[in-house]
Amino acid sequence: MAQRACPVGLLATDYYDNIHTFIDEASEDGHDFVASPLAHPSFRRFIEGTEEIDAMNSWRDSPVFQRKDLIVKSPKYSDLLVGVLAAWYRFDSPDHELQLNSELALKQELAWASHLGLLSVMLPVLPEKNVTNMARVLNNTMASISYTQLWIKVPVTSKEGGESPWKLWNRIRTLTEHSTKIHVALELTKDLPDDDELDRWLAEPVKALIVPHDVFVANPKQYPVLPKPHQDFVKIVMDKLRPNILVTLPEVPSFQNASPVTYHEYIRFLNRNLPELDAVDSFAAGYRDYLQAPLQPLMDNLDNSTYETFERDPIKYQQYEEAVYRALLDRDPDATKKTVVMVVGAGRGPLVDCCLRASERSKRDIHLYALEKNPNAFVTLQNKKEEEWQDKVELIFADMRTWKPSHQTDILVSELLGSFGDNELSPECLDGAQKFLKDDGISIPAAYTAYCAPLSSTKLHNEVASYKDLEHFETPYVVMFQQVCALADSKPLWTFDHPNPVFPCTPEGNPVNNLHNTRYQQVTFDVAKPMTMHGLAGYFESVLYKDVMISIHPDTHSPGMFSWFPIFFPLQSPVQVPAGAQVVVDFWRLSDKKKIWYEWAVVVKNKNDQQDLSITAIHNPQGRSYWVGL
Ligand SMILES: C[S@@+](CC[C@H](N)C(=O)[O-])C[C@H]1O[C@@H](n2cnc3c(N)ncnc32)[C@H](O)[C@@H]1O
Repeated sequence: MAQRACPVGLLATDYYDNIHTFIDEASEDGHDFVASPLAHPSFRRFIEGTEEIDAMNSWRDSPVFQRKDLIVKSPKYSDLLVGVLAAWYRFDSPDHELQLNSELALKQELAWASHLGLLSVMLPVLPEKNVTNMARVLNNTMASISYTQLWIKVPVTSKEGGESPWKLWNRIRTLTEHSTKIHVALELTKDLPDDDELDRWLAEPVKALIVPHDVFVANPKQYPVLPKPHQDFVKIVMDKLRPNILVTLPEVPSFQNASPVTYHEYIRFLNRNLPELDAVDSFAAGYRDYLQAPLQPLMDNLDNSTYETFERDPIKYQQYEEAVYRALLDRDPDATKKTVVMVVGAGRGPLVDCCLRASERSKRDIHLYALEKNPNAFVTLQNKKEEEWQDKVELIFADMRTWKPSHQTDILVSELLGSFGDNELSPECLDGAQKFLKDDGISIPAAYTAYCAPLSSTKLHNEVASYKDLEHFETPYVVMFQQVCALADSKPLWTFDHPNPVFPCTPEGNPVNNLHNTRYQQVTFDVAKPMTMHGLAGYFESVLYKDVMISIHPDTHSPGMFSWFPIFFPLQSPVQVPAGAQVVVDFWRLSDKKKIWYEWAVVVKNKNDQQDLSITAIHNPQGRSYWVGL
């Protein structure tokens, strides 16, 4: 559970003469950090013109804090401190002086925070409508800050008649080019918006969740607790985003047993009581939002640790065993013959074990072959034959596309699936292998379908952008999604069936070319809420045999199966999708003699008049950035 703990901090809402005492007390009470204003309100005197004009000019020319202007005067405790910037900044003010002074003072405060080595500062100001000048100021000021990160305080609900806070934030992040230095400090309010509106924040860089004292209510014993909807949202955010939780205290205790300790103990209680990690979550803990290049098991040879990792999946092999078991019963209902079973791409042998167990369980006699092209995995297969299988299994070292069998098989078992189904070239490999399947033979899997959904994720976008090149924006990644939000439910793109009924063959039974394995599909998604789209999520669903399935599609995910994470196809430039718009996705699977690759493009349309609102380039034309070798 330790890795799921969120730091809990206290917001100093007053201006303390001795902030160090406040921090000491907060730490003694069990808080992990304190957020405190850096500057004293007296710092405002320049801005309000109460100082001589000369003094103001000299401040503007060389901004130096005087001791009396500062709450945080030294770097002592800077590891426990989040600096809160002045609340009087008005970057959108029609008063040019105030606008200008806000910018200069922000620069001064940020420079001080950076000098102190603060990890984070919070800007408690969000203009009600016009955020454009604020964004320019942030571009200008954050450029020179190398270490300190900025949190912008954003409430979850808008003021009466005001703009949606998410829209304001979305504008700021777009205007600041999705800066990785700017994050959200999301402030809970007494009323919460609907779930869709809240879910959007799960795709945003929420570094802090502010829980003000006035959203707490008293439980029967007069301790502070959160109302149920707030509790649920806090738990989801804790689970998915692991933010810093920042509690504000009332000036006078609101309930009999409300004290700094009882507030943070309650927050920690919620944190401790997150749902237990299931098998998938525990396995995925280290992989959340971590971009991995998809495997190329055809072109490359997988290493031992890769086999070892996916072999830990209990569900995949259980489903395969069930599929082979049912196929054996159907193939030989009276248990009168010997069924030939061939595992192609046997790896280190777990599917061979599945077939042996299925044979034993069904009491059906089998003649079992195991074929593999990875010379290193083949050594493990030989060890297993020597030590366990002996004459129950015949081993073949070959590439299934070119091996010439002496006789054909009843059941062909393979697992060559990637997160998008066909992206590890299962179709191409099985085209070659199906010549050793009898005309009425059974392929396990029988089919697999690729799905996609438009996805919002600032985190994933920033991860890809950090490479600073086009190639990475035209590459799909296998990734365990965490800070993401889908704009709509996923839709199927295409299916591959095995055995493949028809394709032009050479006299040796090999495909003449690979054109039958190319695909093109256009899918349209209706989007209810305004969102920023950063890419596409990809999933697969596979029919192993009849109703025995494996799936990583969110709606049908095989419970407990962790062999595959979803796949993410990024967009080079995020696109804005207004409420009620349509996202039209064009996806291609293309091929030449040496490789296959995907191309993808997005058009956002106005649903009513079908006008184009934005269009991306076609990503990865001709497989220039990413391809899978045949
Ligand atoms: C994803 S692994 C699955 C291994 C094993 N069947 C399992 O489920 O644990 C795919 C295996 O197929 C092998 N493979 C891929 N293409 C092949 C080909 N054309 N001929 C033979 N083996 C192939 C790879 O080397 C790898 O061992």
